[in-house]
Formats: sequence, structure tokens, C-alpha cells
Amino acid sequence: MIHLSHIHFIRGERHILNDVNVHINPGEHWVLLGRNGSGKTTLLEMMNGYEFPSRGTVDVLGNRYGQCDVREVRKRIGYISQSLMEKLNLSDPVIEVVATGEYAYLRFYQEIPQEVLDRAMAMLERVRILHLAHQTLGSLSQGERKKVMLARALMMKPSLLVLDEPAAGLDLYERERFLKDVNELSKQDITVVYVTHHIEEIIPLITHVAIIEQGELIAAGPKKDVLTPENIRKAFDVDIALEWFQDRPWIKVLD
Ligand SMILES: Nc1ncnc2c1ncn2[C@@H]1O[C@H](COP(=O)(O)OP(=O)(O)OP(=O)(O)O)[C@@H](O)[C@H]1O
Repeated sequence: MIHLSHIHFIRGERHILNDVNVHINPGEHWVLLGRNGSGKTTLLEMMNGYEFPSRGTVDVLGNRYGQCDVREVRKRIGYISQSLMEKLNLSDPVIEVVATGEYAYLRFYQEIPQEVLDRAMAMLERVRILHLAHQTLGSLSQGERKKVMLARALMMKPSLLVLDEPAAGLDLYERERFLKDVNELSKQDITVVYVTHHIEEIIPLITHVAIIEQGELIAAGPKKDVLTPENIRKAFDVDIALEWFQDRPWIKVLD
């Protein structure tokens, strides 16, 4: 499904990624966990073909980057990131913002086909914000905007959904509502790759975790094997105790 093999990413004097290996198989859903600046977004950009490694190979959905048309592969990848959010127009109605996901456009300059609008409405219903369809994007709360992004990404029926810190800036209520919608993706044939700094965002949907620190993988594999206090201390330099509750990890910071 996704194979990042012996990835090095060097810019100037800096070795930003150092021999990173991540192999994501069908049916798995991964979290990439790590501190600010550890290299998580750079890895996502490689999965999307926006960055290329200095050394190593990237295979996504059966295509080796450098030997395929990346734009065709991207049509099968939904991407939710703050930088995409910033490109959307706050004065556009929510229904149009979602409908643009069908073509990966940022805006429509012609009439939107009725069948596309109908699908956009169905996506809004799925994330429980159908009642907001005709409001402008700018009038929505941060949590509602994240749901719009999710509905938009699902429009093109992606095989892979990449989420870069989607819950950043959400309060507890909004975060949990958003995570509930992400968790329901388990009912669909979509592989999820989710980047975060926050261990409590590792919802039951997630099967595997990769922890990255200063461009190197500390651990990667099934979540319960990887999320140990030792690995978390290595990544975040904080001593913690970890408890599983309702298939989610919760941490307590120790003195
Ligand atoms: N094209 C580039 N040229 C130079 N430096 C880069 C480039 N891309 C990333 N970096 C640097 O590599 C490091 C890793 O960046 P990256 O955005 O991948 O980290 P991150 O783990 O996603 O961080 P955060 O959690 O803060 O978003 C950062 O120090 C960043 O400045």
C-alpha cells in the first residue's frame, strides 16, 4: 500500500530524515507521532509526492514515485492539512467547498453538476453537518471547518486519507466529535495516515504507530507494542505512565 524504504532527506547541512522505513499494508491505519520539527510533515509530503527523498524509494498504491505520474496517484489520496485549509475561500458556501473535492479544485468557476451537489450533501450528512450546507465556510467553528475538510476529502473516494494534525486548535468537545467521524472510516475501504503530537488522539481505528524523533524512527509497528513509556520518553523526553482505556492510550506525566 505504502512503502517508504531507506528514506533520507538532506537539505544543506541538515539530515532531516535519516534512513526511515515505513511499510503500511492494506487494512492498517497508522499514526505518525513525534515532536515539533521531527520530520512528520516531510514524510507526509513524500507520500503525496510533493517532496522527493534525497535517497530511498517511495511506493504509494502500487506506484513508485519517479517512475509514474504523481498527479494520477494524488487523485486517490485525500489530504487534510492546515495549508490546504488556508487556500480555501472563507466566503464560499460549505456545499461548494465540499463539492470542489470531487475534482480537487480549490473553487468552481462554472455551474456545479447536480449529481456532484447531491454527493456533497451526502458527505455533509455523513459528518453530521448537513444543516450547515448553505452557510459560508468562514461562519463555521474550527471544528466544523475540519469536518468540512473531511467531507471534501471523501468526495473523490480516496484509497488513502492523509491527515496532518487535523485536531490542532480544537477544544475537547470539537476534537472528540471530529475524531468520532474519523473513527467511523473503519467501515470503509480507506487507509488512514494521521500525524499528531498528541497520544490521546490515537483512536481505536488506528492499528499501528510510528514514532519519529529528529528524523529517525524510534519504533514502528502495532500500536500496543510501540506505545511504551520507554519509547515515549525517547521521543518527547518526558517520563510518563500509560494506560489503555476503551482502546485509546492515555498518559500521566510523572515527576
Ligand atoms: N524543504 C526543506 N528545506 C529545509 N528544511 C526543511 C525542509 N522541509 C522541512 N525542513 C525542516 O525539517 C524539519 C522537519 O520538518 P517537518 O515539518 O517535517 O516536522 P514536523 O514533525 O511535521 O513538525 P511539526 O510537528 O512542528 O509540524 C524542520 O526543522 C523543518 O524546518
